Amino acid sequence: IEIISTGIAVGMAAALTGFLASYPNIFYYFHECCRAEWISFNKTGLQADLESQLFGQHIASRIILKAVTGFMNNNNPKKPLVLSLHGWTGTGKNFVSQLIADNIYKKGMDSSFVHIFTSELHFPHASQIETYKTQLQHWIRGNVTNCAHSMFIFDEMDKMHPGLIDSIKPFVDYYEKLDGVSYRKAIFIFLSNAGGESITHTTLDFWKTGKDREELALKDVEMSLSLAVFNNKNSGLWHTSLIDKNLVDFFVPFLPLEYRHVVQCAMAEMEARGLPPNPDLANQVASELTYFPKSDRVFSVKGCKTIESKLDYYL
Ligand SMILES: Nc1ncnc2c1ncn2[C@@H]1O[C@H](COP(=O)(O)OP(=O)(O)OP(=O)(O)O)[C@@H](O)[C@H]1O
Repeated sequence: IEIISTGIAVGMAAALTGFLASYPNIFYYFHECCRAEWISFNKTGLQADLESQLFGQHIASRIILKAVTGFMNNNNPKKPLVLSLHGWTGTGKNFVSQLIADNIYKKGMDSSFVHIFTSELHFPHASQIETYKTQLQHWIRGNVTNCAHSMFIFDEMDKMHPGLIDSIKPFVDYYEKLDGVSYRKAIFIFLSNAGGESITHTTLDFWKTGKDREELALKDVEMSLSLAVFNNKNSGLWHTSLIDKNLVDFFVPFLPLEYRHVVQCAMAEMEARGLPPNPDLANQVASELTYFPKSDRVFSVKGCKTIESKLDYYL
């Protein structure tokens, strides 16, 4: 019996190998790999997601759609795409990275070609900076060798050691190849709260004029953002070679969220859970949050961050 079952197993394995050799695409169909079946940019999808799911971020929405579309439609980019997203906590920086990933990789954030680093989790000890540098460079090189269309997200960039930021520089520069590897099709996304306060000041001043928030333009926040990021020794990005050499393609400001956006987040969360829309509940959840400045109570202190748990409480 043992001989027969071993024979059957060997036979099946041989048949499977033969089958995969004849129909290799079947293998790629089931197993994620660096091919168009798994990686292809959906501009319409990204546009629709940004319009319907990202609330209160008209400036970020526009820049991201243009930047990602331009890059993904260019067959011969001269450097990887580098986006630096800035803003107050809970305003959608991680969320937007997810929307980008969803519209490039079939498996979205679960794709093995999307890599997330968080300063405090992956690089916690300043004393081990040299080890982190080697590991990080090794990781980036290995993954881009495996798939040119890799995406690297660095969260809490403002808490990252400037030396470590500098170690990324060769990969995001204009080199055609480094040790035989081209990094030009990769995407790097940096997330940070640096500049969040100055973006908030500008948005508050604008709010006080009584104008429509949508009229706030990139040029209105650009100056305060760049001053806060580049001239602030605590911003992490301060005086790094990424800034000095102009290697960041787009600085993207995220505006602080107002009460009405928090209501939208609560409604979206209900929909995501398959619950019937309940504006009263959404208002109740939104009014539980804290708003600032104290005098006007305009912006949510935590953005949309605690909506999920607040909703759990009421359900
Ligand atoms: N502008 C927004 N539109 C829609 N949903 C949002 C928005 N901002 C935040 N959210 C919701 O709140 C959750 C938390 O937001 P997210 O993690 O993107 O914030 P963040 O800006 O990255 O914050 P932090 O700086 O603290 O990391 C998201 O998963 C999303 O569900």
